Amino acid sequence: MTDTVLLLLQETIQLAESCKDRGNQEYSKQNYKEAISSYSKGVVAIGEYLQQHVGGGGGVVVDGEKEDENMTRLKKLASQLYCNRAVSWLNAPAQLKNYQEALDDAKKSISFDDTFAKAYLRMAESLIGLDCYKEAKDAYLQCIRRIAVDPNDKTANAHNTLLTQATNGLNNSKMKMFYEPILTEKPDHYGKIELRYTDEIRRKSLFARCDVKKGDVVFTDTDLYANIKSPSLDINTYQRLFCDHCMGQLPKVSETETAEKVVLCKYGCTRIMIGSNTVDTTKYCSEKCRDDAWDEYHCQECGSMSQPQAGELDVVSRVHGITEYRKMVHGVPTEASLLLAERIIAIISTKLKKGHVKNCNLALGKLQHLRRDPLMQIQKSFNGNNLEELQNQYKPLLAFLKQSYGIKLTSLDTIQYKSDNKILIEELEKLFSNKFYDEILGLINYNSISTFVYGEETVINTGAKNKKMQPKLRQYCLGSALIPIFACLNHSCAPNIEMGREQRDGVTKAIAVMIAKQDIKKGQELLTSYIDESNPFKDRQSILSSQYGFTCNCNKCSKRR
Ligand SMILES: C[S@@+](CC[C@H](N)C(=O)[O-])C[C@H]1O[C@@H](n2cnc3c(N)ncnc32)[C@H](O)[C@@H]1O
Repeated sequence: MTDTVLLLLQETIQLAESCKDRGNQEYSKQNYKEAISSYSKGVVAIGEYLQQHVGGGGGVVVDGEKEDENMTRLKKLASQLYCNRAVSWLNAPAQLKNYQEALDDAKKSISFDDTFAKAYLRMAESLIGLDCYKEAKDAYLQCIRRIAVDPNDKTANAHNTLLTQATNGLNNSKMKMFYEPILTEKPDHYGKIELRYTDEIRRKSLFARCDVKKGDVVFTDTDLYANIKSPSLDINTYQRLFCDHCMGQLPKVSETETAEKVVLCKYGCTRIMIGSNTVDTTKYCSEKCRDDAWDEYHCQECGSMSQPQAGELDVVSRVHGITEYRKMVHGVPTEASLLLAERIIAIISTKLKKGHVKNCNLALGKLQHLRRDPLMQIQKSFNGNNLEELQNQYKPLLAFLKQSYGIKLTSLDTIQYKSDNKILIEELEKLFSNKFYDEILGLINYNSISTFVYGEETVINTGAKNKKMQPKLRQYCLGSALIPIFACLNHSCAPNIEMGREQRDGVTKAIAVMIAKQDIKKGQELLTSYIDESNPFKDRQSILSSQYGFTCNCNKCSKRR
């Protein structure tokens, strides 16, 4: 390299440095257009130098060491300039934002320095913007790998910030890979919402994809994993029957055509609720509900003693773990969330048995990504049962379920498997473990909704001697349900969306219709209230922390109102 070329190289470095500094200043003032223009000047200067003296084969080496040092600096600078321009495209306001330009810049940045972790972060963020979630996931992973092996000269703080951003981004891309197909499949239901992973405390949350006016429907969620306490529990009070599958209302008991409108289990089974002494026929609102229920879980729950028919699932048919358990074990749970846990176990075991899925996790379907932290480990009491009691209740259920899979049982603790399918055995082991059950309880605790109906209750007013019995409206818990997208909503004590009243005050069909309580801007987080938000600050904090495991920092709570 001649002295002139070396001088030119050093001048180029100086120019590029000053373009970078100026760009950074403009960027920090959110003047993205100016920042982009400044970074562009820098990359143009470097490009021209390389074109003339390296790409064109120009330089003659006079001082190898100096050239290496300067060239390394030049390449690093080029990488930083492209990376900074990428983040400017990403953060610019809508009219300037350009994910494709950002992606191209991030790739160029990497081509100059493939150890630069931040460039992979920008590449991943651009890919998220372009809806390429799988590619984004790979880029986040590359970024994390680079942070780990090559922390460069970053301060511990900068290093940690980058790691947090990349980890959150990785979770975001994984989550989007799962949820985006669900949301885009039903634009009439979910067209106004998007899901994003925020941070490790709030995790995922729903956001508005467009402006929404007060009173408008924000989204509708129809999928349901539910179990009702008993189809006709307290029938005299409700004057209603409910479909055992979709929780929809069946005709009033007094209506003459009731019998024709109610579809019974094909095998005429009964649901046994030992706790409340109820023995009741399983009822559905339609043949579709009956058949769907059978395919998904009822083949495992059905208590009918009739002979199996052609085409029925082998083994599972007529050895109904849950029913056997209900009949034989004293003190089975009747609490709504434990019944829902039973149903989910039945759904998973049916899918595994039929070979529809490879493992328990996949069998959870749309519930897979919901918060599933173990419950018994962190909460000493769960709905009035202590941990030991609950585990003792679960043990026999597992034993009966194992039996229904042809797993030979010598005692409650010693088991022998008959099946040759190793993977199935492993998954059944997992499914029938206390740990998995605990996670299902967590899933229900953190994400389910109780469905209520109003019914008349006769109460005696003891206040005055001559007062007679007076009927009073009371709210009854019909059962528990998991509604997958609805369960992604985070809480605020000053919520901006709420469930449509017709679903809350009387179940017509188990479907969540979420309505805007106020005008909502595109990009705003959608928040509902998990509790009665009119409660005093301290009571709200206490319920949220003991039941949902978080401290609310919403606007209302931060003012301790
Ligand atoms: C129904 S889930 C909501 C979706 C949840 N963010 C997720 O990623 O699965 C309820 C859980 O979300 C979290 N959460 C909801 N609202 C929150 C808030 N305002 N602050 C912190 N965490 C919250 C808590 O962990 C809570 O148990």
